[in-house]
Amino acid sequence: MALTWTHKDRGEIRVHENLQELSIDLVDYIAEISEASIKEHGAFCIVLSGGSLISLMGKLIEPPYDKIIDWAKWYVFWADERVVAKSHDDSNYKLAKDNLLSKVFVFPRHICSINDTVSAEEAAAEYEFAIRQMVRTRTVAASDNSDCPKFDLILLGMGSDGHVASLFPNHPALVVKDDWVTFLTDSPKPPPERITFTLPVINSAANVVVVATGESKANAIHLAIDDLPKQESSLSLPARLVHPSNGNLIWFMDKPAGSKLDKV
Ligand SMILES: O=C1O[C@H](COP(=O)(O)O)[C@@H](O)[C@H](O)[C@H]1O
Repeated sequence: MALTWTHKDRGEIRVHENLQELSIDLVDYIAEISEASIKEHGAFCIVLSGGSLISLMGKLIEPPYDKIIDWAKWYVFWADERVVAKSHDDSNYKLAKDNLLSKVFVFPRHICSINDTVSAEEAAAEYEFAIRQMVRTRTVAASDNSDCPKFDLILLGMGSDGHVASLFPNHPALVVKDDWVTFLTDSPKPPPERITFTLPVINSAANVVVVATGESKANAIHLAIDDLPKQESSLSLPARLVHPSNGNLIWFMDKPAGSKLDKV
């Protein structure tokens, strides 16, 4: 059984016995937010990440989820993307397409991916423009308290350095406030060219989930969640800056990733 508690300002924390249990809890949660969002405004705007997250979502293509989810109402976005061809193994789009989107009934026109034929800077600008259009037509909700979209659910992975989306420790992209999407040409983790949602967009979502598994993430999880001495800068740990201003934050992890949490 998962160990679950709510931290006074870091959201809800769920430490699972194993990956199987985590994966079931994660897809149950996605199905629940999908249903609630569709009931509330007729669509589900979900933001994916790359990495290990996608395999943990694998049960979505199995019964009962494949049948109970109203896939035709899904609109799919990415929190970050590597600026490579969509057929490239580094592409977050390809990862989601091969393992999830090609196996369910999401309309291709509801999938909002980047233009992979232009520079990182142009891809970021085009992606932001496309999302602005969708906010204008109210496919994506607008935030009540910021000039940002309010996605129904943003799913983030976390690297062992504490990066989320393509927001890396001490990188200038972390402090971008005026753009929804920014770009990098010097990502510390390859490939170097990427686009990413900025923190204001992540923190304007209705629901944000951070998923982390494995012992290599235990220290970053501790630094992201536990109470720390004031002098420790959160710029060195992007995951600590995930703090939805008017939404829910849930951390899904397995035991090894949660092993350094004060409470564990
Ligand atoms: O490079 C990236 O890494 C993170 C974390 O990946 P993981 O395999 O350690 O879970 C991922 O969330 C992000 O989307 C991706 O571009």
